Amino acid sequence: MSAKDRIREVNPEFYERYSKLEDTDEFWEFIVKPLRQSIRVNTLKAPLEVVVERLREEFELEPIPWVREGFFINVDNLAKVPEHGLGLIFGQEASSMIPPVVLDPKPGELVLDMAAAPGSKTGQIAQYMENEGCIIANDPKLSRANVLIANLNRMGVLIARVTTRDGAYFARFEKAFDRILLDAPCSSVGMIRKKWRFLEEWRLKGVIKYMNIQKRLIRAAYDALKPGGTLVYSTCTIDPLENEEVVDYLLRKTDARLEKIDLPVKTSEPVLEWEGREYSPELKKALRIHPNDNDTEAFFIAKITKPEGGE
Ligand SMILES: C[S@@+](CC[C@H](N)C(=O)[O-])C[C@H]1O[C@@H](n2cnc3c(N)ncnc32)[C@H](O)[C@@H]1O
Repeated sequence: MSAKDRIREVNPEFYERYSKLEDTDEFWEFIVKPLRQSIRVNTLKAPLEVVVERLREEFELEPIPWVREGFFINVDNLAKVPEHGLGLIFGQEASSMIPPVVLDPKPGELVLDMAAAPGSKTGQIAQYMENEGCIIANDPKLSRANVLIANLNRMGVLIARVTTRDGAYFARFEKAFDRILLDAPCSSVGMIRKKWRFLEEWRLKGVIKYMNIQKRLIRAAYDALKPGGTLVYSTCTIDPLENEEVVDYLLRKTDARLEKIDLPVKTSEPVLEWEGREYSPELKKALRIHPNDNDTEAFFIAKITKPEGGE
């Protein structure tokens, strides 16, 4: 049975909705195909070249084109690799390394990671900040915040303060943060490649629930952003209501601007019309990544800036 037929059988509503985005055999195959293992080398603990040289004695590493520290690796169980336990490498999906690259944080800055657990992106942000400055790593789910703390410890992150608030809480710190990552809770279509249940459990009402949370969080993130600062909005899903709709909402409600993202990554066209809604042509600057574009998880990434002297 083809991937398309399996998907149609398991969740016909899912098939109906996303065949309006793309309906190639390749698209459906990569929605369900198991993911390649990838790692990020943690340069907070050792130089990149040293770790890569050591790993190459045992494994094949294929560089990920859009992140210097990222590699695909031929390993079945990362937990058995000593470098993993030591925090020298971190298992992180290749497309999920893009948002921190786009955020481009600098040493000494104040950064908010609004939905941070389990912390793969917080670790990457700390790496780019060279452990100088401060990251507020927030996640309201206590069990996930515990994993976040454990991961930050293992990665040797010294500049994070972990908080467990609803992300909207940070709106009160008006214009406080140099950079903010909102890697939003979402319907996780991109994660079907890891967990089949995301396909079985997908419902449109879940998409709408997430969209409302995302709009609330992106508005709060923008309030907390300094004029001249950068906000990156990302999800690992393909639904336009959780992606273009949310960013379009921010563009309509505030003076936010979108910046072009220039990375060596294949993308699909952002959606500018969906179910009778029209979105700003500015959204062409966002990255919409379908799983078949680069054989990764699906991702959506928008780089938003607040003008100097902005609201
Ligand atoms: C996509 S995951 C984040 C992944 C993380 N950034 C990483 O790279 O490891 C989304 C997170 O949002 C958190 N979350 C859910 N509701 C939230 C809210 N109201 N405010 C902030 N975070 C929330 C979830 O607990 C979940 O850990």
